[in-house]
Amino acid sequence: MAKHWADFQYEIYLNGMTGTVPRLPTDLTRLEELTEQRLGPGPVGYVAGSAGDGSTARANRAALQGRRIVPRMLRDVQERDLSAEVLGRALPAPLALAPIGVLSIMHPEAETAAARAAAAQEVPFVLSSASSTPIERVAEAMGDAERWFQLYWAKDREVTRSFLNRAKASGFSVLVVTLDTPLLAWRPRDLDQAYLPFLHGVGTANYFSDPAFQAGLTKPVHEDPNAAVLHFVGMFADPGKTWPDLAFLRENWDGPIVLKGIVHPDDARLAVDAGMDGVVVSNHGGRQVAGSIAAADALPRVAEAVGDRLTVLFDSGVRTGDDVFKALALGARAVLLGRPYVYGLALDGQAGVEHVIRCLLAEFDLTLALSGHATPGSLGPADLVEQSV
Ligand SMILES: Cc1cc2nc3c(=O)[nH]c(=O)nc-3n(C[C@H](O)[C@H](O)[C@H](O)COP(=O)(O)O)c2cc1C
Ligand SMILES: O=C(O)C(=O)c1ccccc1
Repeated sequence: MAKHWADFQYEIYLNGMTGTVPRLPTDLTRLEELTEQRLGPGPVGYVAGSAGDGSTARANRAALQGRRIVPRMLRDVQERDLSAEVLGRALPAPLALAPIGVLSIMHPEAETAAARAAAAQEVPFVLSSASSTPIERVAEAMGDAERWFQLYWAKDREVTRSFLNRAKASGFSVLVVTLDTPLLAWRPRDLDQAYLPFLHGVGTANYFSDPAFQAGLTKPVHEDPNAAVLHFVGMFADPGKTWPDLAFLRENWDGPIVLKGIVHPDDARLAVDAGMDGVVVSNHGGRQVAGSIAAADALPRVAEAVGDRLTVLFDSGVRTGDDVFKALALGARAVLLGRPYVYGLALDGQAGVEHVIRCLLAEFDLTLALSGHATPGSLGPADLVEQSV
């Protein structure tokens, strides 16, 4: 049975009859400012900050806002079904939570709370390699709910192999390989605070708990944590990797593999050649290449280049239900939600993340209906016009 996401709207009004209003705003674009007031400058700068002067993050928003929906009338939108088949999985909506590292700087329950929220709402949770909670503990918190694993592809092959095995053993079904972060970009908000969570041993849980990682240390982590941090910094990413290296991942992962951070159509074609199953069109929320193409501008070109050969997912700048509509109309099969869920977590733990998911999907459901669509499958470029804002 299709989930009725828009019922959340009615539920909120009904609660109002007993004087209850939502604990967090229902306009999700307001969450960033509230989080800025709540968290310390280090953590909030880390989440809200971007590369360079922040222009790429702004461009992500502008590219979505510059496309406007052209609603159609009298098309029977009474019974709607938001479900989507994504990478062979039947999802109740075209949405997953994006991989976000170091969530313990946002809330003490960190990834566990976010993963529980995703499970409760039946939205896949993509766990970051750089999580503050180990793979196995996140899996325990999720029961048999849909979970995907994001790989930061380490220099050390054995660590990568071990991560893949741990993720498989813990029931993670899809591998999301992030390619746009072989180095951390110039991020002034973090630099000005001299704030990098990993140097304080936050976001290293999967590494410090890993036998292959531990094998590279001369002393156990607890005896020499600084040496462990330095070892992590040296092997965390590998700027020397090239396309043929993907064969190693293909050999060591049985399920779907998705490359995250693709914005050039030729790279999407190379992903097809490498036997990949999907791409995430993303510029990492504007946190990596300052001045890069906005993710929503890259999306139609990538979608056109790959046709049906790859599953195209999208993130970077999604804040509202109409953003989800626009991303799907531009060629995405589903979207990943980034910062807004982290703000929900920071402000109200698991309940905050559930609030964010429910608001986003209720608004998307209503946008779909009011624009004349009963399913996401009927969206296409003809539902949008380009218009400067
Ligand atoms: C605080 C923070 C940490 C992130 N950590 C990761 C990560 O560990 N792995 C990854 O692939 N992407 C990471 N991302 C990028 C997100 O997966 C996603 O691409 C981005 O948040 C989308 O942009 P938006 O949040 O502006 O919508 C991170 C983003 C933020 C804001
Ligand atoms: O901060 C990020 O954007 C990010 O992707 C990251 C990089 C290294 C570790 C954790 C997250």
